[in-house]
Formats: sequence, structure tokens, C-alpha cells
Amino acid sequence: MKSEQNIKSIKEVLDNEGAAGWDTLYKEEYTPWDFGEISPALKQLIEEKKFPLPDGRGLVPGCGNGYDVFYLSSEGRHVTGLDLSQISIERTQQKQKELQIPDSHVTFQQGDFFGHIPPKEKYQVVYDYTFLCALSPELRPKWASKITELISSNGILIALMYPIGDHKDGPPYQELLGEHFTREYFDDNPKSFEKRKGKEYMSVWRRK
Ligand SMILES: C[S@@+](CC[C@H](N)C(=O)[O-])C[C@H]1O[C@@H](n2cnc3c(N)ncnc32)[C@H](O)[C@@H]1O
Repeated sequence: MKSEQNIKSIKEVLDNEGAAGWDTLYKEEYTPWDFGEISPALKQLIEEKKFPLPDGRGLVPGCGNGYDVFYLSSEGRHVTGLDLSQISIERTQQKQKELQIPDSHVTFQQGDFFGHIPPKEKYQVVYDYTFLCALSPELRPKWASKITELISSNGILIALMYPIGDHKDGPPYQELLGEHFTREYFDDNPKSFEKRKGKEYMSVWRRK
């Protein structure tokens, strides 16, 4: 990871370069959101069987270095990792090759979430971690419409909410998703990376 002298702040890069700034951040290896592994909260959800995950098709929008994509994929679940950054996608594809993970389990795709066309049967599982929060607030309703469009009826959204803000009724997920989703699982104290302790909520939402 490069020092902050090389790149002053993520916000500055994105303000100056727009969406292309994500590529710059990956190129410069300035990715402070990346802990090099999947979140303890996701592991806890799955390994402690807190919520059963459906098989079928999964999507991780803004997948970054792809740890969650590999983790969520299985014999019965194909997972697509989608990211705007060509550099991050090339890296994940390289890792997929090295790990010899077949395309029948995992696909990495460069592209814009807002233009993403779902497979015919849509997704049964979508995982959002530090993706919604990376978008500017005016894009949140658009994020919610797209999530609603991408998930099949009865499919689920796993939203690991970070950072917990000071919104009156918690993070804005309920107002964004409430019309089309029912919240079926919530943990306001999941396992977290040390630096994020107390700043994350785990939630699972079922598409109506
Ligand atoms: C804060 S990073 C989080 C990455 C990953 N989820 C993680 O936790 O390590 C946000 C990611 O979203 C990607 N991104 C931003 N806007 C996007 C968009 N419109 N469509 C797809 N990916 C996008 C960025 O390239 C970046 O990889």
C-alpha cells in the first residue's frame, strides 16, 4: 500500500478524476478499505449458520479485490464480482487463475453497477460491503432501484453496513429498501475487523 504522501485522499482523487479515480487508487495501491481478507462479520454469518444462503446466482457489486466473491461461491452458487476498476478486475482474474477456480463458480466482470444487466433468472444473493457507502449520497435511491431490479423475488441482499452513521433511525437502508424488501436478520454487534469494531451492523433483506 502506498503512503498518503502519494495520494492525499480518496475523496480528492475521485473529485478530480471521477469514476476513473478508482483505477488510479488500485494502480497506486492506495486501498485503505481493503484488509486483505473477507470480513469477520460475513464469516460469522455463514460459518455460525446465522442465516441460510440460497444457492443459485450471486453478485458482489464493487467487489474490489474479490475476497467475498471467492468466499461466497460454491458448487451450487455461481458468484459474479463486478467492479468499475479494470485494474482490480484484472487482478482478481489473475488470482482466480492461480487458485484454479473454475468459471462455473466465479466470474469477474468490469462494469458499472448502474448499467449491469442481470442474468435471465436474476440473482438469488447480492452482497454489499462498503459499496453503497462508497457512492455519493445522491446515488443512494438509484442504488436501491438497481438492487431491487437485480434480485429475484425471494432472493436476498446481505448488507454489511459500515460505517454506522448518526442517522436518526440508523443507516438509511430501511428507507431505501423498505418498500421492496423485508429485513429478516439484523446484528448490531457482529464480529469485525479491529479497526471497525462497533461501527458495523450485519443485515439480511428478503426481496418481496
Ligand atoms: C470502498 S471500495 C470497496 C471494495 C470491496 N467491496 C471491499 O470491501 O474491499 C468500493 C469499490 O466499488 C467500486 N465501484 C465504485 N463505483 C462503482 C460502480 N458504479 N460500479 C461498480 N463498481 C464501482 C470501486 O472501484 C471499488 O472497488
